[in-house]
Amino acid sequence: MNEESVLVTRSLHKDFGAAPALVHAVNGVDLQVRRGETVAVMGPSGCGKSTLLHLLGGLERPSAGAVDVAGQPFDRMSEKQLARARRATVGFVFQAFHLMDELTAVENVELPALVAGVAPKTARARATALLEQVGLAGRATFLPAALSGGQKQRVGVARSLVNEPTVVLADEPTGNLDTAATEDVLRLFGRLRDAGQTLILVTHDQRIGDAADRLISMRDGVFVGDTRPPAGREA
Ligand SMILES: Nc1ncnc2c1ncn2[C@@H]1O[C@H](COP(=O)(O)OP(=O)(O)OP(=O)(O)O)[C@@H](O)[C@H]1O
Repeated sequence: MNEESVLVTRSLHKDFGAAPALVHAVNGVDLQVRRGETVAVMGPSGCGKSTLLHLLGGLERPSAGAVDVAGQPFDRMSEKQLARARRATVGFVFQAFHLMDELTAVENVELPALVAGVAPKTARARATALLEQVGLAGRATFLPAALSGGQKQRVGVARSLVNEPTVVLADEPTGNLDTAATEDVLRLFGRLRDAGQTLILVTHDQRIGDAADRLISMRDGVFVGDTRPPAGREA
């Protein structure tokens, strides 16, 4: 593994189904992501973006090939080891937020820390600080139903950070948001990037692609482009 790389895949494959309906959703992906890089992954519907993200985050197992995150071999771990490694190294942001409806904003943010065994007081302090960072200090005790879409996503981003992950993986993070809320969330990702957070963003939003350090284009399960846009920060 390259010393600077915090995420590496080798010849990664994921198949679904069986012949004659076999789908090669991810069909041989070699990727190295450096610490602090913001990577956007774009491509047409069904090209394998979400599947790739799930493989990178250990939510799905590859059919073949390797995934290393922070030096941890996700593809070779037991379920128990993988769950622990995932909690410690990866934060997820979802298009549909995936917040727990019956928990307040701060309870949603602290939950992954509690699951990871962090003491309740510490977890609450971290969650409170993160809500402040995403501009929602005044909404800590609100239930998701009382938050706007953009606010929900900012809670989702705060939650993704609570275990200080090596990498944040976001699947269409602005896909459910209106223009103003999209701007808010884009600004938030910009701040995370400036703070040195490694980010991988699957998106249809060209603005996210343009703002990334690196833009990967996917088609039919493979990378067909991997560029650093001129506007992107030099790594
Ligand atoms: N659980 C599954 N079972 C069977 N086929 C699947 C499964 N998940 C994904 N696929 C197939 O794998 C391919 C890639 O799907 P994936 O969701 O990764 O694409 P995507 O690029 O994220 O699409 P979109 O932009 O529409 O979200 C598609 O052909 C899809 O139908």
